[in-house]
Amino acid sequence: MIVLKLGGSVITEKDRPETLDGAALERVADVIAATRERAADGAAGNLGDEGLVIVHGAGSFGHHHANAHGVTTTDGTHDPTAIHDIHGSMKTLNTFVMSRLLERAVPVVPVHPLSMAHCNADGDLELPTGQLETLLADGFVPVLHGDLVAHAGEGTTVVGGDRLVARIATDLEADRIGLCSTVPGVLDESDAVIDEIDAYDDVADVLGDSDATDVTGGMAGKVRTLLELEGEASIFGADDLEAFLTGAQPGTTIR
Ligand SMILES: Nc1ncnc2c1ncn2[C@@H]1O[C@H](COP(=O)(O)OP(=O)(O)OP(=O)(O)O)[C@@H](O)[C@H]1O
Ligand SMILES: C=C(C)CCOP(=O)(O)O
Repeated sequence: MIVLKLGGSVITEKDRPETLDGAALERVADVIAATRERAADGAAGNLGDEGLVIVHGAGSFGHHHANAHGVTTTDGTHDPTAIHDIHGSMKTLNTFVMSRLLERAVPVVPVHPLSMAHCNADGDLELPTGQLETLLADGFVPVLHGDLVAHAGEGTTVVGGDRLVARIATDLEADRIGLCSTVPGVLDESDAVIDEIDAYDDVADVLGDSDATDVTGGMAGKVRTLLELEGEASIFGADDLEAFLTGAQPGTTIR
């Protein structure tokens, strides 16, 4: 089973509020659909009989609204209007992602974290996976997204797509985990892709926030979350999506 995150920085223009990068989303959808078709026809690659779960990020949709309402992964909101703005923007983006994949006959089904997950007062995430397993067993591709979740004592807080990826991959024992972002991997001080990371401190100096508005911590948050996984995960750019889906390990491997 593969868990793939489509970074918000890939599918939106992250520095322009609520702006889709339509061309990039179409390219990504083309690659996912074509890779599935070729694998189903028996071509080399490992996307054929395995399941695929997609999680997409927020880009200029959720991050913009979360920032405007002062909501983060730890500071929540009890304001229903803020919840509507933030979650609503993610449902809008999810509708775009769904429609581009449906147009290409990828059997996607939306799964909204606000309706299924919650955090306790310590911030521990409870995320049931029964519906994902049931959908996967019947050949569907569940599509989740970074979202708000009910959080004891905080109202609702942000749960990032990276955290959802890590949790789903662990609970469903994913074979492969990939984060497709706008950069070709984690970059060092000379902007060269770092092949492997196994300790945060080794790369802490080069890890930063996102260049755009982002309440979940940019690349630093991504690496920290993935290092907590037992298995390996890849961070790569959109040009390497096909390579990842057909079994390669492009970009940076976090282990
Ligand atoms: N060392 C680094 N290597 C690569 N990117 C870095 C580094 N440090 C900071 N960044 C920033 O991290 C960004 C990627 O993180 P970001 O959270 O924006 O990605 P995403 O997951 O695609 O987006 P979203 O959170 O909206 O889903 C890059 O665009 C870059 O601005
Ligand atoms: C800002 C919201 C609502 C979700 C953030 O998800 P991410 O873009 O995957 O970090």
